[in-house]
Amino acid sequence: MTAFTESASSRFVRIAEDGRELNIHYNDCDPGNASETVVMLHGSGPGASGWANFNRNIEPLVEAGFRVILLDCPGWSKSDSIVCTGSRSDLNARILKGLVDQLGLDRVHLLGNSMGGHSAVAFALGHPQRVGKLVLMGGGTGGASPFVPMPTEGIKLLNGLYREPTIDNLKRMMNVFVFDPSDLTEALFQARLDNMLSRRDHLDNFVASLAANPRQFPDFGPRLGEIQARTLVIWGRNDRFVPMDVGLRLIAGIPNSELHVFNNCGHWAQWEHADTFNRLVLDFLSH
Ligand SMILES: O=C(O)/C=C/C(=O)/C=C/C=C(\O)C(=O)O
Repeated sequence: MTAFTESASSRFVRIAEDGRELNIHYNDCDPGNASETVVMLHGSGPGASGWANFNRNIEPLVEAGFRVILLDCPGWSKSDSIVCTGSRSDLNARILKGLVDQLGLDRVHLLGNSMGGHSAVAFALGHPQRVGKLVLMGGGTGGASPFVPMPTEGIKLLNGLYREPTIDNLKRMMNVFVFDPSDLTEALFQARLDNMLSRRDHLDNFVASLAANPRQFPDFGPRLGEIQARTLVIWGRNDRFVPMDVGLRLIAGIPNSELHVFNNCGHWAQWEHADTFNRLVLDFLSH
């Protein structure tokens, strides 16, 4: 099977949101005969995109017969920019609903990273009949950690990078992002910096959104018991952005859930432990 590329799988869709038509970008890795679809939702870091977050995870799922869709949320990558003054998790869930409706997908599995996890939970709460299984990685509900000072050191660095998008601030953030920064290459830093600087409007609008509403990701804790979808929660024990106790809160709240913790792993389990992560997700989605 030929590997999908970002440019060959790149698509746009127009989705109505609060009186506007947003141009929303996504990548569609469709092997052509898939009976099930996984939508991957990226995190909220500057320069993030579906492709940047999940490029190590697409191929194994496609080879196993899944259609993989990577949604770029409004405010990231090639999607239109937006100032979000309410719940960003719910905004992303509305955009996801628009996308699956337009693609005619009745039911999808969701794999969300950090903000993407919060957004997957918002979608599952709003449209339970449209969700197959959930994979929540380093996110799934907002709210404070009872154990770790918040905002966490990672989120402080992330917000600082939005305000001052320099290579030094990017390296400072990425250094605590992963457990072992020696895996981060100059090429990765440069690609991420280019992504960030190509859309200054996204950076400015993220800062404006935070000023208007510092709680972009509401705490869905009290509603987690409503989620009926089977849920796999994945966390890095060394996550310095969204601490591991949030994962424990998720499995305490979601009835049909299980947790896998990677040791020696930061906020990017899907990248740092890609092979094991892919096997875990594939096994979970296939049985
Ligand atoms: O503040 C939160 O709860 C969520 C934070 C994130 O979503 C951070 C994610 C960062 C990335 O995944 C990235 O690639 O930058």
